[in-house]
Amino acid sequence: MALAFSKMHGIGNDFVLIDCRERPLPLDTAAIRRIGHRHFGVGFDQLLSIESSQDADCAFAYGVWNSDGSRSGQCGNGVRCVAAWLARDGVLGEGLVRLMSPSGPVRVERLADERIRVDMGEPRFAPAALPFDVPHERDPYSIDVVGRSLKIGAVSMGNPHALVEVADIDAAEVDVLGPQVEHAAEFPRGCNVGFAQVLSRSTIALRVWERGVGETLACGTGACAAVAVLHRRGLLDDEVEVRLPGGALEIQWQGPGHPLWKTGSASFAFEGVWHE
Ligand SMILES: N[C@H](CCC[C@H](N)C(=O)O)C(=O)O
Repeated sequence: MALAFSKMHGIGNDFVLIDCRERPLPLDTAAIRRIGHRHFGVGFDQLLSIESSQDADCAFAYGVWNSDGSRSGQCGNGVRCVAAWLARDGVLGEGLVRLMSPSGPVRVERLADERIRVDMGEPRFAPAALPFDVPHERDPYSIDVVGRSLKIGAVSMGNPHALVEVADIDAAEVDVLGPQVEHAAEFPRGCNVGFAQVLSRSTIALRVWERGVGETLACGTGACAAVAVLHRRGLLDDEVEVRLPGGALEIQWQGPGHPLWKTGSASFAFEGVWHE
């Protein structure tokens, strides 16, 4: 089989995109893992399928797989790359365009400066939305990891996120705490784990241990999740710059009852053909 793909990234969070508008993704979990391998394959954080939409209100749909082959309900950096890919193909349309993600519709818009603006929907704090097995919603939660009681925030952006506030982003124990929280019993489907340092009311630094991948250079839904948790704690204004190792994203959120908007770049790296 020869499978054409596009290699893209959103501030260093990298993706393989496959055009599945005419036929379903011809890959099983093992094949996805082979393509995602950094040495034996192409390598990616996520694989994204571009699909025709079954929903009359959505122009297209997309699917999301992590490099370990697991599926996700959302990919914030990835949807910007899907939008840029469709725009390059001349089929995105002008203004706000609805795309169907695995966790429901989002709206995208290509700006004059080529960045992509996305309506990521409303953050959902109810534990069942993640899912997060705790008796009731609260903030912060305390979970036991490596014999310690860790305070976290929890929110869904269509995929599950835990958020740990830190005083020094460079000293955050991402590699130790990330996998422990990702695989904690309270998260039956795992979760992404963000580590955030509040720098001002309009700036945070963030690192993310991604479910099914490990630490990535950026995580779009992670940036949304961090702002949602910290804004609800009263620590942030409505417009925030999120500084990740791979670059910065702009997040706008007016609080509960409002959609959360994310703006950032989408970059093409190369086109290729996978043979197996
Ligand atoms: N690892 C995530 C999916 C990708 C999220 C990230 N790459 C983004 O930009 O939102 C999960 O399993 O929920």
